[in-house]
Amino acid sequence: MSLKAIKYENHNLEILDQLLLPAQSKYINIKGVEDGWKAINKMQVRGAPAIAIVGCLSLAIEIQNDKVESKKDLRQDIEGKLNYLVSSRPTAVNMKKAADELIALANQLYKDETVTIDAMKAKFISNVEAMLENDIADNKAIGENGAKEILLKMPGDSLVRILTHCNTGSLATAGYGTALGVIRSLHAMKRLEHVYCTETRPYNQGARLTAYELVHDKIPATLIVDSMVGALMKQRNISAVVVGADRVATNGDTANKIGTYQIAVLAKFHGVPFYVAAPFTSIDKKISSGDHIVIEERPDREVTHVGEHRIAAQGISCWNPAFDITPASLIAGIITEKGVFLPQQLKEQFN
Ligand SMILES: CSC[C@@H](O)[C@@H](O)C(=O)COP(=O)(O)O
Repeated sequence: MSLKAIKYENHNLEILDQLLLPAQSKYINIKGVEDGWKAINKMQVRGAPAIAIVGCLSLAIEIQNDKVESKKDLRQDIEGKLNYLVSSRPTAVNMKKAADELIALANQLYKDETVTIDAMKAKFISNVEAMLENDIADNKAIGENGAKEILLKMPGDSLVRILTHCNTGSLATAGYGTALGVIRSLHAMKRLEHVYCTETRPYNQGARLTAYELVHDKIPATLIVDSMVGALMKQRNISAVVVGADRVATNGDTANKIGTYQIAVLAKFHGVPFYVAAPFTSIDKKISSGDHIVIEERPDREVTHVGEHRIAAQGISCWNPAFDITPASLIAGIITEKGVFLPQQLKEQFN
């Protein structure tokens, strides 16, 4: 059985609290936008697609129970709350894109006089609910496209060794995952020899979440700390690196978990192809390069502590950017649900 980070049934939303994993599997109930905002901001749910889905579902729940009496108030409510949800974490584009699309939908339903307030609510909610299924379908296509691309470059039936960073699996999406989806597909095709996952300091998404998913799915895997990537590439003949994305600019520059950039530099040095796996919902067609991406900075405590345990000397100051930008020139391909693109081919997808 695959892991489910988001459970949504009969207008009831529960998320697996990722702050407690892997020690505890506990679901928490999200009753509305305020709960959604807090869960995203505290990183009880994280990963670009999952952030958008949980944010939008938290609003769908609120609208289901909302007593607003006019379409005008409903439209205003939707816009205000979506913009509030976007402010929960700034780097991943998925929530912002979903908000823009849903605001446009609300405007259109508001203007259409044949649509009643109940029909407006129902249409809005069903659009949000579709995000869950669409995301899983997209991830499966990404998995297949990515596996084929990587295998194209391998001789005969040889097996591959993949390195990944952060968590891009079922816990970061509606299910299956993006970069971890590619790994799942390679494993299903019996072409994966081994996967290496980084610990992903400071929040340890790799050690806590990716390792948990890999063990759960019985995929052959080894955990390394972030500073071992150079040694790994030198000694263990890595076939490809596959990571996810929080925002991809139209020139292919990619924001992803802090540490991604240094892995891409090392991959270039060692001649290992470096891939970004991401759905089109993670591509920001409004920005031409990574220079326009806002990088979230998180509290010092994530650096000074592991869980409740302080590891850093008292009094030291910290810098804790949650993401970095990998320049397009270091990326061999962007694996999407629509195919694999060279970074320079992305722009034409939006013409
Ligand atoms: C499919 S998840 C893609 C990205 O969101 C992922 O690689 C990542 O960087 C997650 O960062 P996080 O800070 O855990 O939300």
